[in-house]
Amino acid sequence: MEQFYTIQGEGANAGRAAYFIRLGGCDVGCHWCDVKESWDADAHPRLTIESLIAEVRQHPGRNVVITGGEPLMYDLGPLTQALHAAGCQNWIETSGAHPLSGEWDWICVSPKKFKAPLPEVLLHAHELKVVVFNKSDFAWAEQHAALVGPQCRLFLQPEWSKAAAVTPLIIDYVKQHPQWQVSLQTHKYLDIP
Ligand SMILES: C[S@@+](CC[C@H](N)C(=O)[O-])C[C@H]1O[C@@H](n2cnc3c(N)ncnc32)[C@H](O)[C@@H]1O
Ligand SMILES: Nc1nc2[nH]cc(C(=O)O)c2c(=O)[nH]1
Ligand code: SF4
Ligand SMILES: [Mg+2]
Repeated sequence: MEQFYTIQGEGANAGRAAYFIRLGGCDVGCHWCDVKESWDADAHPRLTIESLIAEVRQHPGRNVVITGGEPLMYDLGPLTQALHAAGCQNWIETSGAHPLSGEWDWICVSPKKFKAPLPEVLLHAHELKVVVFNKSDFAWAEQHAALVGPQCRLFLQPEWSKAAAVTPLIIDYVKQHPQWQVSLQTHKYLDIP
């Protein structure tokens, strides 16, 4: 759908320069999704892997975030192999609702009630990032924290339109349950892509 060089705004790698590749197509259907224009894959141009790598090479950073849409709707083997061959670190943002494919250095799983993540993807997660839209999402977060590996880092991120109401709840929750961390969508506060 689009590609851009920016700062990773969220989660464990927030603040680090990264080249984002946003793949079109998603069948999860979160009503609060902040990139609904990504859902229809046919609405976006097709690019070759070679042209994407050439664009990555235009920038000094070698961290690449594959996001979407839901990137695991596709076999990400060929793209991630080519990125590794070009010296990149491959990071993914996924709901985990489709089988894992590709070679990854960092896997962020953000589980969704609208199409639950596969247990196999949760087991491979380096980071679990749960969007909090209302109070019931804390129980949903704990349910999935029980399904990740012991090294997986745990983040609670306010849903953007509800941030004023839910951020104080997240702060209280993290103070009481310090295995969790706060994740903010810092790129939105910085007004960058
Ligand atoms: C747009 S999604 C694309 C990747 C994948 N489909 C997923 O949901 O993980 C990228 C990240 O943004 C988060 N996100 C989407 N809409 C959001 C919103 N309104 N507020 C906060 N986070 C949001 C998702 O949970 C996910 O962690
Ligand atoms: N700067 C920035 N950081 C991000 N982290 C995850 C994003 C996403 O939409 O996947 C995102 C995004 O869209 N922009
Ligand atoms: S899974 Fe990700 S891209 Fe798909 S609707 Fe939900 S937040 Fe948006
Ligand atoms: Mg985003």
